[in-house]
Amino acid sequence: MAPSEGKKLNGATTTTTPTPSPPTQPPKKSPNDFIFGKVIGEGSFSTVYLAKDIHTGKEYAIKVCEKHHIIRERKTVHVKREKDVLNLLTHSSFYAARPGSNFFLKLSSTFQDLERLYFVLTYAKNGELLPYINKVGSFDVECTRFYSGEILVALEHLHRLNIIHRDLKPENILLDENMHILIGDFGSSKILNQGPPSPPSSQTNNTANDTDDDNSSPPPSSNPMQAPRERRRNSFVGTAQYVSPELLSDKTASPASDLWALGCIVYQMISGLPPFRSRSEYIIFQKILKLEYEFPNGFSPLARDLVEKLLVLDPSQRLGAQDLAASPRYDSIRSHPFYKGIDFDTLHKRTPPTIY
Ligand SMILES: O=C(O)C[C@H](Cc1nc2cc(Cl)cc(Cl)c2[nH]1)c1ccc(Cl)cc1
Repeated sequence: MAPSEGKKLNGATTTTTPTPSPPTQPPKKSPNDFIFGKVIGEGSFSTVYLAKDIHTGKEYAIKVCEKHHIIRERKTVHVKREKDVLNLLTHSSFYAARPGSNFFLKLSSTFQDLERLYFVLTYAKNGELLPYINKVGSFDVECTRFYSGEILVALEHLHRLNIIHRDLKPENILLDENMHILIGDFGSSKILNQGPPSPPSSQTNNTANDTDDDNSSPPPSSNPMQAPRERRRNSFVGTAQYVSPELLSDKTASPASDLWALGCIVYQMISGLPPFRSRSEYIIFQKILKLEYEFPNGFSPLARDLVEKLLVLDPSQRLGAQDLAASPRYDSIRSHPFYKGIDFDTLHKRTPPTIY
């Protein structure tokens, strides 16, 4: 900064170099900095709008939470957790260059007004993965290998930062303008042993151990087909199909809980439906706890073998559960025959296969 000319009382001039101010945060934004457009998503206690920054013209997805609703539903812990996780994923220099860091929504800013909190997030132009799986009824094997491969690389990144998503499902896997994945909705996530690990070392197999979280009811769904607000408050609020058995039996969750969800998602990509289904959520829980599911005829045998090795009741016995203690990658999943020929570390640079 140029030294400033100062004027002494006696008329002599002096030059002083102002002490550099500490690095400051950019000024807090406000709703007036944006033009709010259409609603692009609704969660249990948030509404997501497409918005345009009036200064830059850039488009964002702004997640708006009503403060009184957060307080009444006792969700302040979840909201604070979501902000902390999004900040970790957006700013963490830890492994910033790693391929997996591309596969997450980024947090541009947060601000609040009298009634609401605002998360200014990446706008995922191609929406949720779910309609693509439903629309085609089932991905072909090539699409399943590509997209479940991107999810695996994303989970390697997330778990290396000691974060568990805990609500991974096709609704929370979004797609950017180039059809690469952007994982969002960290309101149900858990930061293990406080934040990203120190530089690479042999990591113990983390499990969530803080007690400030209510694990008993599975996480809120971001499913816009959700029941109207008044019923939401009383009924079970999560989408049950992807919840791991350990989360249901109220034991501690671990990164392997996200591997269970990956198994459910691979099954759904191939067959068009999740493995544990029922009109009743209670029945879904029973089926999960009893591992009661089956494969439709014609299910790819290699995909079946992978799913059978992920949908294991004991989290520690799931394929990959032991990998991150000794490696930054889920090597035993990467080396499964289903992924033969996939180069996981360049997926984010590849043109995704066309979903027909
Ligand atoms: O400006 C910041 O970053 C800090 C605030 C802190 C904060 N204010 C809150 C008010 C309520 Cl009612 C609930 C939560 Cl969790 C609250 N968290 C804040 C604002 C917006 C968002 Cl999205 C998150 C946190």
